[in-house]
Amino acid sequence: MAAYLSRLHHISLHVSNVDKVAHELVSRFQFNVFAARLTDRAKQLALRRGSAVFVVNERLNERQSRGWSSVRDRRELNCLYGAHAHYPVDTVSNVCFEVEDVQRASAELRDRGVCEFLQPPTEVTDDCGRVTFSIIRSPVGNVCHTLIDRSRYRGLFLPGFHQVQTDSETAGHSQCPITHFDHITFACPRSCTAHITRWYRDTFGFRRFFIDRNEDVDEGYVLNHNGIGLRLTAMEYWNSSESGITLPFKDEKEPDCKFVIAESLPEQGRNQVDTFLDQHRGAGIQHIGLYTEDIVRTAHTLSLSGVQFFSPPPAYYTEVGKQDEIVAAGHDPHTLSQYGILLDTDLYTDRRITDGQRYLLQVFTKPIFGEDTFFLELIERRGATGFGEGNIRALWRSVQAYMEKEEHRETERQDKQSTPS
Ligand SMILES: O=C(O)C(=O)Cc1ccc(O)cc1
Ligand SMILES: [Fe+2]
Repeated sequence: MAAYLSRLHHISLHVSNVDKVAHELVSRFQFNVFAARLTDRAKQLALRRGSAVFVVNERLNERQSRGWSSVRDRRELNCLYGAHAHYPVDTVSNVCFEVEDVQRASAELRDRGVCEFLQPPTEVTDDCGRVTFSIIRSPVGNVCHTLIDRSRYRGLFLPGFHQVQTDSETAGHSQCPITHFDHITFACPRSCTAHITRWYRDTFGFRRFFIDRNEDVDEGYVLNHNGIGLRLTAMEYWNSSESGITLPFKDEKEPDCKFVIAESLPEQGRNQVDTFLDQHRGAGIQHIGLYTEDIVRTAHTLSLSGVQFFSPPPAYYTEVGKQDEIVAAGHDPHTLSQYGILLDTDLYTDRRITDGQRYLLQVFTKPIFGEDTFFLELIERRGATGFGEGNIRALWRSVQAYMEKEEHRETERQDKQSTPS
């Protein structure tokens, strides 16, 4: 039996400069720091926007730390609730789920032999109660999952963290209505998808869902022409009550967690998934979709605070079909073009805007870290549950153009350095 998950609790980032990344999430993405943990060996900040919680972790090196002696100290002082392994570049690596009973879930997974444990069930307590957690490795690169039971904890976040007064200057919900994590997308090498989907099915009970009506159960959604070489496979998790996350649009429900696997296909040449795999030094979390109730207002707020978005070619907004689609959905092509927002009807349910009002809007940020790896996405769903083919193509092209420009810049920089003056 698969381990029963209650809900996604938080997502962890492991970075070389926690203050820099937290500042970016606060000043640009309007997250609020609400809890912190500082020890000799680690600095951990918890940030929130709606129910989307990031924990940003930095392991302090020996120079920064004030000295520790025993092995016991060393274990205790690492990033609590995260895996201890050092990673060479900034990375988003832990998706933490709440479970009802960590001991039982861990024992079941161990008995079935499908999981490698990075941390056996461990109890942490403070004045507000106790939590139990364990950590398992995912088959996706450096990704791991903390399973946590906080039902016996009354504190604000997790034991070991203290409350941080929230900065009231950040924009309120009305300017930046991000409510939760919509989906998490993995970048994976060739031929890994089947193994990953099987693992998530057997371990947690994730189920496949189809991005496109014509998608093959085994092949996934394959885009393999006109320069795009991509296999997308999506899976979703509903907890057993099937209550899901309530969306504002027509009281529709969304699953408790959605993963998308992006696998690069070789025929069309080197692409953005390959770039991620190179620069990230392996498979991992490529982007996270943040759900917003109003993408235009959110993109406006974030762009004023300095967030940069990918834009499709200007022709995207003037193509007759696309322009009609945007106007029919009640949006203004010029406004969407200001922020690079893409609009697509839900091809899988195939209910056109005019009769079903089913569409989705997406916009993608430039990479967040020093490398061309992880980025964020804003997504507003108007009844559409999947991902639009048009948006995927437009995103692919704009990321591809950006990466080619970056690589060209890097070659020029290297050429200049090697030319004697
Ligand atoms: O469209 C989305 O939001 C996805 O998550 C699908 C996707 C995944 C990876 C890419 O490099 C491009 C598109
Ligand atoms: Fe996405």
